[in-house]
Amino acid sequence: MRQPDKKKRCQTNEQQQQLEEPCPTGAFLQCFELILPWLTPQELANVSLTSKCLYQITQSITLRRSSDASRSYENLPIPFHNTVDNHPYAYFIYTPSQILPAFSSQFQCQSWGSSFSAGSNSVSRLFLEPATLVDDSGESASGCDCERCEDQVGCPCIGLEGVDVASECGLWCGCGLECGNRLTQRGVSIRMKIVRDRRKGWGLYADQFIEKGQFVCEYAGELLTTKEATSRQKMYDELASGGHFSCALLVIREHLPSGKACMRMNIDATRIGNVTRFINHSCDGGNLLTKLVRSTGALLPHLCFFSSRDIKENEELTFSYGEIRLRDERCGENKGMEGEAMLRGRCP
Ligand SMILES: C[S@@+](CC[C@H](N)C(=O)[O-])C[C@H]1O[C@@H](n2cnc3c(N)ncnc32)[C@H](O)[C@@H]1O
Repeated sequence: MRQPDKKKRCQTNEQQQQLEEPCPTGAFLQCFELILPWLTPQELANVSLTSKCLYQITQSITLRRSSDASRSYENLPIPFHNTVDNHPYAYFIYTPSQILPAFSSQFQCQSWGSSFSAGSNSVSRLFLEPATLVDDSGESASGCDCERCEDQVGCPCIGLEGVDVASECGLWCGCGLECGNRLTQRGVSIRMKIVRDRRKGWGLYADQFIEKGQFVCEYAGELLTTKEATSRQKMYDELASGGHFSCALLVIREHLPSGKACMRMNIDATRIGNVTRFINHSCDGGNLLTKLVRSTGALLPHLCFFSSRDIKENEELTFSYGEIRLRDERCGENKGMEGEAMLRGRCP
């Protein structure tokens, strides 16, 4: 039988010793609990090898991460479920609403899985409204002063822009977040889960029955200029050619009422996004539809998902990515919703 060489034996003893060191308590433990949640999965895995105690702490962080992808930014936890391989969760930076690049550069990392942070991430969604319209005098466009915005006749913020773009009360309206005409501003109010599939990777699933027409979630991520989106797409294409990379860069074109011009929005949820970044493509249109929703006074609309039919509990939530380059590979023939929304597939 081969004997391990002396050097190897020494290293093994040293590692053994580290693994058996007593666990820190009190302030030390608190320090670890505060610092470790900032680490990436790879960094966390490296730390977990250094001592038995750190292994235990990293395990509990992993458990907390997999129990809520939203890091308490949403009203309900959105857990990961994986029975096909050993990925406990997907790593990305969470934002409950779209953000401008000026803010996204501040998000280099985010604490996730701390035992101290539960619930403390709840932020006012109104606060996240990125850019507002101003009138000729440079003042912010004013909102409504309704007593009951649900009243379809009375509130000027309802249905301002016809059927293509829905409108809601905005930052300068007198009503609060509980107003019935702020449906998409309160975040996730439907139970969902993120389930791993061997072929598609992660996917978003309903964890309750969803009635036709219900608001599901906003597509949140970084708002990019077309130049930046084109450059990122090129980078994602290169990364994807190496395999095992999925991007979530969505391009939306809003046709202006004149029909002569169109506004293009690029939302990238690849690095910073919310749970909608897990919605997979469906060749038959899926069970979700997209709608642009603009708050009164806001410059840019938000892209929101609504259920296009009744959805059963445990059903996967999908929509048509539209004009995707891998359409032929996934769907056979062209069944995309040409030009309405485009989410590049595996960025080939
Ligand atoms: C926005 S992400 C969706 C979440 C992704 N499955 C993940 O694991 O992060 C888009 C990527 O998911 C995969 N995908 C989406 N729909 C698919 C489908 N119908 N079949 C296979 N893969 C799909 C592709 O890799 C695509 O680039």
